[in-house]
Amino acid sequence: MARDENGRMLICNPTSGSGNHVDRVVELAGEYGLAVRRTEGEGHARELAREAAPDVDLVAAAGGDGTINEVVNGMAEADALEDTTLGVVPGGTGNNFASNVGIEGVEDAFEVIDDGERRDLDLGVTNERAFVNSCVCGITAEASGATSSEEKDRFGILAYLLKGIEQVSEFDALPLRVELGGGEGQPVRWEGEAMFVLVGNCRRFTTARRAQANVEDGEFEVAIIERASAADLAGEAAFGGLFGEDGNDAIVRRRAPSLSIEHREGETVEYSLDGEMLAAEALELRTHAGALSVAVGDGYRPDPDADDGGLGIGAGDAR
Ligand SMILES: Nc1ncnc2c1ncn2[C@@H]1O[C@H](COP(=O)(O)OP(=O)(O)OP(=O)(O)O)[C@@H](O)[C@H]1O
Repeated sequence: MARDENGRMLICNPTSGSGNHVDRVVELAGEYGLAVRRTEGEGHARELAREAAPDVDLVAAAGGDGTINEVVNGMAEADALEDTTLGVVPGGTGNNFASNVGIEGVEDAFEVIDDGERRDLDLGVTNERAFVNSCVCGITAEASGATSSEEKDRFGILAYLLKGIEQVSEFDALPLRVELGGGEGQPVRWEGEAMFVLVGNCRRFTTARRAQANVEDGEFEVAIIERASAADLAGEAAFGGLFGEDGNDAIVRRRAPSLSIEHREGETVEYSLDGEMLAAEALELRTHAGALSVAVGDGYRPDPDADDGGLGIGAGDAR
């Protein structure tokens, strides 16, 4: 198929969230001229994106963060990131990435796909897979599976951490070596017993409902949660203390464009990349600055900490 500069494709996960977004999404896709493909199971969104991305101008993902993750991986595998924009239609439970890029709902998503601003956002890359929002080390597949939609909706990725702590009476911390590097100066090495290592690309780890990180700075926001007793961390109030504004001794926060995480005794550790599980003994992570073109909503602010809201007028990196 020849490349169609105006071609737009929508990949819809009919099982994301409660699934009640699907009819409206398909209807709007028809109105806006997007061809629709429905996923049939794990890995299918990735496959569809890989096939479609080289031939179209935009690939939209309708679903939750897991669907977006698969679509982006498919685009990357097709080597199509330079020429193809990602559109985001929120249809999942948490829709963390969608809200971080200013998409306010299904109707808004199609308007943004049609003529919203295009920004070049950082992409997180690991050994074998890319991620848009976060990579979390220490969440088990069991904890991920046992987390309810309601909990995910309320706490986002932190819901998995709460569940992980709930599931064990005395949580076994992981003997890890974390090396942060890639920036100016010497790499920083941390060794110890960690319960979780949280690596945010488009999201940071606070209790705020909206927890967007600067995703155009070429850096991750890294939080290492050091060993603490399960009793100290259990419950929402303790979590508020841990991730709240006042900081906490059990948490080490750093920014870095790249890092490695390794189990000191060579055991396999489970990771959650945008909510999708991956197991590895050692993981290398780095940001690909500005590698992912995304159609963003009016409410998107590149720098959430800037006084002007980070409008970045004249920044010249929109496309
Ligand atoms: N047709 C299908 N049937 C069953 N599972 C599917 C299907 N298509 C995709 N999946 C699975 O859906 C998962 C992705 O779900 P997604 O993250 O989009 O929704 P969610 O979990 O409801 O939302 P969120 O991530 O926002 O909490 C992937 O693990 C994928 O394997």
